[in-house]
Amino acid sequence: MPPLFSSPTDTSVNGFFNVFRYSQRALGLVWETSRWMMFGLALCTLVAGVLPAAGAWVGQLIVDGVVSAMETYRDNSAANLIVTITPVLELVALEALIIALIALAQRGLSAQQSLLRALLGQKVNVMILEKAGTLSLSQFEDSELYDQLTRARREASTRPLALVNKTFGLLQNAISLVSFSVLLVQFSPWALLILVVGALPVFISEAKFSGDAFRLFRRRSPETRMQGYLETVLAREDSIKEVKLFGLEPLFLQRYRDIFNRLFTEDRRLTLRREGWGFLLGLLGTLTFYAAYGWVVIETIAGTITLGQMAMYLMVFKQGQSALSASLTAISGMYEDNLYLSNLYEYLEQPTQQEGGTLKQGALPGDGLRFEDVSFAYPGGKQVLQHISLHLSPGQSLALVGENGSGKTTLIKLLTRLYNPTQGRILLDGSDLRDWETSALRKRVGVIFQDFVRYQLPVGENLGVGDIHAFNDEARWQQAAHNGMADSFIKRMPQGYNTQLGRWFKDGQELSGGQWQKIALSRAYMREEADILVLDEPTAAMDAAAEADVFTRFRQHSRDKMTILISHRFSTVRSADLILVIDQGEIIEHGTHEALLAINGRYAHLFHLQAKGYR
Ligand SMILES: Nc1ncnc2c1ncn2[C@@H]1O[C@H](COP(=O)(O)OP(=O)(O)OP(=O)(O)O)[C@@H](O)[C@H]1O
Repeated sequence: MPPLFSSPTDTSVNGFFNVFRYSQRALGLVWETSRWMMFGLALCTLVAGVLPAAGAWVGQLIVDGVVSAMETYRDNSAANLIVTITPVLELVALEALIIALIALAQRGLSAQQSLLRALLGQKVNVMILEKAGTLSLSQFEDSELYDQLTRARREASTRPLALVNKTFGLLQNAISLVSFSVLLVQFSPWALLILVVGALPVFISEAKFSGDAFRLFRRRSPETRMQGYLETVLAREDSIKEVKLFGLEPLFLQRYRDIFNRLFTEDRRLTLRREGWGFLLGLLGTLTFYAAYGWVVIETIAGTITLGQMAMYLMVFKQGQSALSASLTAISGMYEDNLYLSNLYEYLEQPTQQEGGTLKQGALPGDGLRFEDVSFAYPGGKQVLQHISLHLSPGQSLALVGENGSGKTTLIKLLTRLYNPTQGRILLDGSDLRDWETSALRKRVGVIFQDFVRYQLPVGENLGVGDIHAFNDEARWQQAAHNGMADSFIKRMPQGYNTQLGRWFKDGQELSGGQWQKIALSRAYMREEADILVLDEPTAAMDAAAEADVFTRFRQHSRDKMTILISHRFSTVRSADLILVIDQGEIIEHGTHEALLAINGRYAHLFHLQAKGYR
């Protein structure tokens, strides 16, 4: 059995208290979000905390006032009725005022809470997304971090407010409790002790089960993510085509159900245990209340206290008991919220990798690109690139050829500094990429990856993303679309450059694979300042005429630039100044098309194989 009090990292009783360290940060968040509402919450809390005891006290005065008025009236029927009952009626009015004020304070609390919920949810979501923007690609590919991000997004945006609400709720109940205690101690200090002892067991069981619930949530987040993934596959237009044709619905749906059933079994067990123990231990509280009830009744009959005092003590005991158990439940709830927040802050405090240096210009401008004995392995993976050396000068074109998985795209990821080499170095204009300022480096490079993004945005913006400084610049869109050969079909679309693309939003138009590729190509042309252009299989979905056109234009536009082309089509590769044949991460042949044919190696073999296919 897990220890009673434990945080994910600390299993001692200390860990239980340690876990409250995030309460302060949650309060800080609310403070930053809205100071006025924080003050408002504090004020309403104070009012809602103090007034119930005042109400109980006035209640006692009313009962005693009624009893004494009845006696006066019985003893002296000639007494002035108005004079006798006016003080009691005044007390009734005061009680009504107190109740109205409590209602006002509670409304104030709930209004501010719901406004804060929206503001705080937005703030935390923005924090999560901003952090996501600073993570490196390899951090994104780390499934543990991804789990943390998903958990944070799913839960943590509501938790800070929950924590703050509970903190204020606790404060309110604590104030009520103190004021009730002041009244109750006058009856007997023992009554106070009975009150506390009756509520403790429920609290301990709640705290234990909150910890269990959190550990369960944390442990199974991979399964929850799988569930989310299956939902996406089964209900998104980009996968539904294949799911339908292969008849995958029953299979995936069954898997989805199985995961749910497994999770639900655990949930049910925990819920039943939590509620069962809650009920049993709660009985203890009921028992103590009725014991105290009996005691107060006996004291009243014995004449030690008045009828009004009896009514007050019973009310105070009852309300004190519920305030105490609400406080203890709030504490164990805060413990649970803190555990969830610990996940949020663990994510937010992920170290971001050093984002490069400060160079805006290389030590040898015009030197071009050099790979010096570069090797690379993905985190936790085997070596993917080995001892790669190459030099590309401005105006030169390079083509990479190799089997699937040989490491071509990886080489581009290194060149764009999405990853750093594990060995060796890459130089641009004589300076290590790691010393370049990231934005200066990225400005120099225009890339389209095979898996470019099909943004569900208007056509123009789909081009504009290529250069955020010209995101809305229609003249630049048109120029880029012209270079990327997308202008002719864009002009035919219903709203031209403002036509929504994709099927997610109203009036969205879907494009063909080749048309999307032309959009991606045009996007690369948006980067006017880039002098390194990289095309990773840019024409795989295009027809032969379009492909030939693309390369004619590509050569025209990149005359003084460095170009890197990855392609499985030798017709597009053959004109490159330098062709590298990569096999299992190593360069096995290099040279021009003619030179490579002359050595009659792997390149020549693959070239002839493809040529034969066309004959
Ligand atoms: N993000 C990643 N994490 C771990 N391994 C990866 C990752 N991406 C690729 N790999 C592995 O690195 C190797 C090289 O992949 P890469 O994508 O560079 O090949 P490629 O030559 O571009 O292939 P293709 O012609 O199919 O596009 C493969 O064995 C692949 O499994």
